[in-house]
Amino acid sequence: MVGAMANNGRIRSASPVTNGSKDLTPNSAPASTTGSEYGPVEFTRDDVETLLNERIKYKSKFNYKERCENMMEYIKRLRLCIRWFQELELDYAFEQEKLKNALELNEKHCADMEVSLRNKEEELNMIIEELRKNFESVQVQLAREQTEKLAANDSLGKEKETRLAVEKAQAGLVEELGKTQGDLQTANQRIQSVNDMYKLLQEYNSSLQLYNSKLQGDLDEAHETIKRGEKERTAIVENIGNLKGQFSALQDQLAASKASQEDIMKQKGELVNEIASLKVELQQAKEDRDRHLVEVQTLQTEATKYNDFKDTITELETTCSSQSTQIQELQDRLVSSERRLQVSDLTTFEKINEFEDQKQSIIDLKSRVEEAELKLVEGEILRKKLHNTILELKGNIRVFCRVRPLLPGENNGEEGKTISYPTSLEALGRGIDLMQNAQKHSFTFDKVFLPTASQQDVFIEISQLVQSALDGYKVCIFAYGQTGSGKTFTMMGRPGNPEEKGLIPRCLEQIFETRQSLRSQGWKYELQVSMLEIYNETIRDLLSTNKEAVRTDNGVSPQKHAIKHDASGNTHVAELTILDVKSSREVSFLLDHAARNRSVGKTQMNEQSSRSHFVFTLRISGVNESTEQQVQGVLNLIDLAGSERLSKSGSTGDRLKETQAINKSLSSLGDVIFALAKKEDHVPFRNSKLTYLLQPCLGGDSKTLMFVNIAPESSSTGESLCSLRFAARVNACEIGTPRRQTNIKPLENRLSLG
Ligand SMILES: Nc1ncnc2c1ncn2[C@@H]1O[C@H](COP(=O)(O)OP(=O)(O)OP(=O)(O)O)[C@@H](O)[C@H]1O
Repeated sequence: MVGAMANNGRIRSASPVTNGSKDLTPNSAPASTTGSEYGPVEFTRDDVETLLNERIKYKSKFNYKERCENMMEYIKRLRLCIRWFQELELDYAFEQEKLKNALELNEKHCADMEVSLRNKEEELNMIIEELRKNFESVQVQLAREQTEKLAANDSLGKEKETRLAVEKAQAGLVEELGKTQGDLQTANQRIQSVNDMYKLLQEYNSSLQLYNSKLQGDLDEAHETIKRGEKERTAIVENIGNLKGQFSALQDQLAASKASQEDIMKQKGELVNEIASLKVELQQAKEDRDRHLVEVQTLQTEATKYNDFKDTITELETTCSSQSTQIQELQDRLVSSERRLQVSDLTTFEKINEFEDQKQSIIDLKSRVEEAELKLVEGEILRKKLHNTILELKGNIRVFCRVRPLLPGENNGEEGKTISYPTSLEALGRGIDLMQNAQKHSFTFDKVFLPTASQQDVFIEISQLVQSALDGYKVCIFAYGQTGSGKTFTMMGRPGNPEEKGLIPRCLEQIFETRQSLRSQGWKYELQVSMLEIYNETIRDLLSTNKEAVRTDNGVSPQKHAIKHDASGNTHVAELTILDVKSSREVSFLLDHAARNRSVGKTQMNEQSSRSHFVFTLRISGVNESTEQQVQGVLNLIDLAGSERLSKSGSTGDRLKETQAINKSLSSLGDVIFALAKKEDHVPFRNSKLTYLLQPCLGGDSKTLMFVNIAPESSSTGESLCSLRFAARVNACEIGTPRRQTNIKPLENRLSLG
């Protein structure tokens, strides 16, 4: 309200009446009057301010009546003002309502307007868009038309040039025509002159003819005269001569006339010819003229037409030029496409050729692979044959000697001459010389390994035998030698050092590798392992999980592992654990297990002396699915107990008993070998568990290799000599022909040593 007042300066009632603020002062207004009595009043801001700030002054402070009246008057005025305010407020509310309605209406109108404006805007936008598009298309068209115009201008220019050229040509033709017309006139003149000449000649000819006819007449007259003269001759003898002279003169004159007539005739012929040729020329010139005239007319007609159809021609030329451009482009594209096609044809052709070549080479390669496979199979068969022949030629029992290096604290005698190796050609790598009491003992074996030989060097030499086991042979490799000479090192190696792996782990690695590689040739192998020891003439199962069964207090297994040989030469050991193996790692694990179960003891010669014969047996059963071949091989790897003499071993008690048992079985081994070599009727296989167990291997059915291990120190010379002598006797033996076992038998029935 105050804002409204402030804005308006004055506050108005709905129906303004008189007055000013002065009328409303308490003094000017009657005491009993009310607002309604005063009628509608109008207040200004100042009035209201004055009314509100009014301080009533009293004559007497205690004239309450007066005070009361004044107060009443003041209150009345205040009421009046308040009512006015209320009315004004009502007015304002009404006005406000009206304004609100108007505002709403306006807002609605505005919203409608806004909507319609938006619609209009959209429409306009669309129109603008369309116009833009139109503008763009017009621009494009304009550009196109400008291009066309340019092209038309170009073509017009060209046309002008052409026209100029044509006009030039026309001018040239007109000139030529003028020339021709000049020529024609000249020709006409010449014709005229020739005609005149011809007339003259004709006249001359006619005159000549006249003259000739006259001469003829003269001649006739002369003849008549002659006749008359002859008639008169007789009469006129004296005039005859004259007449004869006259006659001859007349004759000469006639001849000359005739000659001139001929010349004239000749000239006439020439002239006739010339006239004829001139006529032809004239005709030609006429024809040329006519032709040129026709050409000129045609050109003039064409020029007229050309002018008439210039626009059409322009258009047509434009189209034509664009089409020719398109044609040119198309031709270019066609040419390039053709080129590409040619290139691709060439490439395709080359590729086809290449493909054919490759196909052919694949076929060739396939046939070569097939041939190679066939050759491989044949080669494999041949290899086996040759290998076995070689082994047979070498003898069934072969002996390798291995001298171990000196161990710390050992010596090789004075000047190191206890053991030496001959360097002669025939003994190189095969001979060994042992000095004892200044006496040299020389031995030759299939191979002598020097102390420097590594485990791998040794294994390479026996790997062929391992292959034989896979080929279905019984193979037996054993290490013989005194205690501490390196038998266990050779067979088992030193644990924890891969470089020093012994023959047994290396053999197994080779077998597993070969098994894998032979798969491609259709071979499938099953492998079974057993490990036992012969301790004090008792067989002990080293793979048994029952510890009690392996080791008892007195070292004797409670189980009786009875040995049996069947008719096929297979050995069965009762109650022996035989395990299927799939990898060399599995076998290593089993070897460790067996090594822990072995009977070892301390001797004077070895801290960890093997007090038993260790027999590792691998049964190999192979089937070839493609050739349906079946093989059963056996690989026996034996670490014999030390062969030292009792005195040397320093054994007493149990050790003595062990040594005695060892020696007994080893001497039995010797006995068997020598009996076989001598082909004795009785071979004492049963004299020891070892020989009885190895009977099929020693009995000529298998391939046997003996390692004789030698300790190099001088103190072992005696033992070494014994070992070498034993080995030399074995090496001299021939104990039969190895036989390959290829018959098919179920694997579970072959739980034996071979
Ligand atoms: N070629 C060699 N190279 C290095 N050390 C060897 C070699 N041969 C044997 N030895 C070592 O000589 C020692 C005796 O070897 P090993 O135990 O193999 O003899 P052994 O013939 O098996 O004896 P025993 O019959 O008493 O069991 C071992 O310490 C072994 O490591």
